[in-house]
Parts: sequence; structure tokens; C-alpha cells
Amino acid sequence: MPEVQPPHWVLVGAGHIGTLAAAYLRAAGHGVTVIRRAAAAPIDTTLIFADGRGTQRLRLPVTTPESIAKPITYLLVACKTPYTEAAVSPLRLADTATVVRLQNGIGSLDNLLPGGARLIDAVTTSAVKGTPERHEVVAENATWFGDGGAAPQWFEGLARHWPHLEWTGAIRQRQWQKLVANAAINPLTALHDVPNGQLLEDETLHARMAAIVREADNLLTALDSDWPGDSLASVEAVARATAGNTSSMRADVQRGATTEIDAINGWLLEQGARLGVDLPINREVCSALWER
Ligand SMILES: NC(=O)C1=CN([C@@H]2O[C@H](COP(=O)(O)OP(=O)(O)OC[C@H]3O[C@@H](n4cnc5c(N)ncnc54)[C@H](OP(=O)(O)O)[C@@H]3O)[C@@H](O)[C@H]2O)C=CC1
Ligand SMILES: CC(C)(CO)C(=O)C(=O)O
Repeated sequence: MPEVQPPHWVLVGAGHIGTLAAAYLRAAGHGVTVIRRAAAAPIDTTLIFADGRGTQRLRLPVTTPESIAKPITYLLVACKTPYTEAAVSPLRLADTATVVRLQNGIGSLDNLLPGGARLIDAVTTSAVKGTPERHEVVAENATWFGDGGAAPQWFEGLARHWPHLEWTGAIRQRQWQKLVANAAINPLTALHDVPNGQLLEDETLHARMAAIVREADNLLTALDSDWPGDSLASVEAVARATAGNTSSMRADVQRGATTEIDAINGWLLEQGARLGVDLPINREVCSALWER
């Protein structure tokens, strides 16, 4: 196959995960320009890798939505879900733009893309934390891209530089698995201000976690009878593997930021309302977080 010219991406959300993605894209020869609301100097940032690879400096050009002359053909969305509409709606996208959504939750780009756009969902189990100037890459784990179709030509070259990146024909299953873990772990750790592992230690919290998972499994089975259900063991495995971690939602609550609850448990509630499936515990955690 002839070598393809790697695309140039516009990146919305040069935070922790967006910066790591930008580093991998750059390593694979792709271009990356960051979109910010206001004109700004280029981003000068540092990635700190946990595996002994040391640090990497990254300088990314920055522009504003108004300054982009041509319609955007490649867009990577990696902001937190509540800011997606504000970030994406001012952008002029090409009718056939390719858009990669690297976010937790589901549905944040609904109704925001042109009809002919190709939306590729990305699910990552990597973890990055720190500050806007210093991104600590805590774990580089599996990441899946997919949209139900075949991988685009540029994917193979990117996968050579993005550790554990795979194209999957079953992206929805990966998304739903991550969604159930986030639906159970994130709101409970946020509301009770505990690390993820506490959901395994505390009997009451564990019962709440199991109830959220049960409701989510019921709903997902109503959406797709092939959903395997029985997600509790895998959610417990995530809580165990990240026992000492502060979940992203707990961190958002601690710093008084808007949480991603709408795209996680809120998405489950929306689907439940559509199908007539009640999710009382999910509703309860949503209400508790909305009231904060
Ligand atoms: N961090 C991680 O390890 C993981 C994160 N995720 C998911 O990835 C997504 C991003 O998370 P994370 O990287 O941690 O978040 P961060 O808060 O680190 O980064 C979000 C970035 O989005 C920018 N942003 C917000 N609003 C706009 C806007 N209107 N226009 C342009 N940029 C904007 C912010 O800029 P500013 O600071 O200037 O507001 C910030 O740089 C979330 O959905 C999260 O759940 C998934 C797996 C792992
Ligand atoms: C897997 C988990 C729960 C790890 O903390 C996460 O994705 C998050 O905090 O958003």
C-alpha cells in the first residue's frame, strides 16, 4: 500500500489526555494544532512518563476558532464532556470531516457534527494527571478506536507510535464497559470523597456500586439483548486496579468544577426514559451531583 500523508489534526482540549494523544500523533508524523477560546501563545508543556522514559517537552501551536481559514478536516475532541458543545459549535467542520472523540461517557457530540462526518470513538484505559504544565502519565494501557467500519489508512502508522492502540469492530462494547465502570465508581467516590478502592472496602458503598451496575446492565440489555451483563466483577477489577486513585469526578468535585455526570449516569437515565427502564440509584446519584 502506498504511504499516506499523515493528517493534520485540530485538537480541542489540550489537557491531560489530549496532550498525551498529541505526543503520540506527533511521533507518528501527524500535525497537531490546538484550538483555544482566546488567542494564546503556543503551548509549552511537559509529559512525565512513569516507566523510566523520563520527560518529554512538547510545543503545540495554538489558534482560535475564528482564525482557521479552511473547514476542519480532522478534529480530535479531548475536552471534558460538559464543555464539548461550547468548544465544538464555533468550529467550521468540513462536511466529511473525520472526528475522533477521546472522552469518557457517551453522546457529548450528538447533533454537533455535519451529517457526512465520520465519528470515530476512542476508549482509553490510560491515565494522566498533574497540572496544565506537567502531565504525569500514570499508565499507558489499552486504547481502542472504532466506528463500526474498517480502520482509516492513517491508523496503522499511528498505532506504531501510540502504545497499545488497537482498531476494534466492537467499539460500542468497549464504550459500554468503560461507561458502566465510570457510572459506578465516579459518582460514589465523588459524593463520599473516597479513593476508588474504598468502594470495595466499605460494605454500604459496595452495595451501592453493585446496585448501579445492576441497573446499568439491565438498561444495556434492553438496548442490546447481546450485552453480556454481569459487569460487577469487571467493575470491581477496575476499582481494585485503581484502588489508590482519586476518580476524575471526585477530583472535579474537589476543585469545584462541573462533572461529567451528564455523559455518564445521565446518558443511562436518558436511555432509560426512552425505553421505560427505571434506574433509581443512578437517578439518585445524578440528582445529588446536580444539586452540588
Ligand atoms: N486524564 C485521564 O487520564 C483520562 C481522561 N479521560 C477523559 O478525557 C477527557 C479529557 O480529560 P482530561 O484530559 O483529564 O481533562 P483536562 O481537564 O486535563 O483537559 C481538558 C482540556 O479541555 C480544555 N477546554 C475546555 N473547554 C474548552 C473549550 N471551549 N475550547 C477549547 N478547549 C477547552 C481545557 O482547557 P482550559 O484548562 O484552558 O479550560 C483543558 O485543557 C474527559 O472526558 C475524561 O473523562 C479518559 C481517560 C483517561
Ligand atoms: C477508571 C476510573 C474510574 C479511574 O479512576 C476513571 O476512568 C475515572 O476516574 O474517570
